[in-house]
Amino acid sequence: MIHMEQVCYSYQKNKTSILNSVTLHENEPVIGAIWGRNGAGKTTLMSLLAGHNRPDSGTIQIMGQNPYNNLSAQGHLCYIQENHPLGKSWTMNDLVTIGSHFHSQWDQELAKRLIDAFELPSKQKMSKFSKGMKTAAQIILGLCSNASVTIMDEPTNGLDAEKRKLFYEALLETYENNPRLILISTHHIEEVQPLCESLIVVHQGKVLYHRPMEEVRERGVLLTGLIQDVELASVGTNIIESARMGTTGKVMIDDVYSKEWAAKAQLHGLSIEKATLQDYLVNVTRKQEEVRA
Ligand SMILES: Nc1ncnc2c1ncn2[C@@H]1O[C@H](COP(=O)(O)OP(=O)(O)OP(=O)(O)O)[C@@H](O)[C@H]1O
Repeated sequence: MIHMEQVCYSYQKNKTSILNSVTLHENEPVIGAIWGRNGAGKTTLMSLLAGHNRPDSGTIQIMGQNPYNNLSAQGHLCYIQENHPLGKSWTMNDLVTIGSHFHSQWDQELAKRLIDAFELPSKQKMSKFSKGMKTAAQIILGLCSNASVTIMDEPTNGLDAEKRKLFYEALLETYENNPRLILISTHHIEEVQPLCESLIVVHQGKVLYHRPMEEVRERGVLLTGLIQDVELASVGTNIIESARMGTTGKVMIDDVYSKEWAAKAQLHGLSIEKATLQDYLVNVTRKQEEVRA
């Protein structure tokens, strides 16, 4: 479905590469999350996949075709940028007409239901929409396109909790009806992770991870207790965060949170918790920086 092979990209000629030899393959229909800290290169990666930019070197294929300047490849794609440039005078009615014109598998019934659910007026100009309403309009375009490869850059930006829930429900519904590749970049990884089968972590212009979500969501062991007990229990492990306060120590270990860890913590008189995925990923990327420094 998507193939990126050793792609390098810089916004200006002879300037430092923003993406450095990125290789990424996704052959199965999945919902995948793209996570990375600010400035990591997520948007750059997505815009290259969508054919909006041309790589300086390396190759990109979407459904077997180079997406750059290629109408045939664009027919398989729907790329929803953050702050998608929706026409100033467009209404939701126009968006639906344009969406159905560009996307051969357009889901008109879902579009109607989502316009109602997101409480969007059909005839009002979108330039008068609030931020959340514009985001909802973009979501409708992305989900109803039914494109074989749908890429959405921070699609929940500006949505309140209820509307985010609506989006997640609609995402699952449309994916179950028509499994395809849907990539979503997000800073709300805790919310999105239950829906995703795959996780791509972008860090400093590279794909640091591309793994099944189920493998990653189980990682991150937090131990707290007396410093010497914490140190004893964590000998030989990969510590990705540590903190001390008085005689108390706390570490996060890059390992699977398991029954074995629970038993070990009890043996050493320590308390144990599963780290949140967000904290785990922040620490994994920080640790990567320390290794490189
Ligand atoms: N149009 C541009 N011209 C020059 N540099 C750019 C441009 N767009 C992005 N960059 C730079 O490329 C790097 C990666 O930016 P990018 O927007 O891809 O990151 P991101 O992971 O999407 O970040 P965020 O989470 O903050 O949206 C940053 O250093 C940014 O300054």
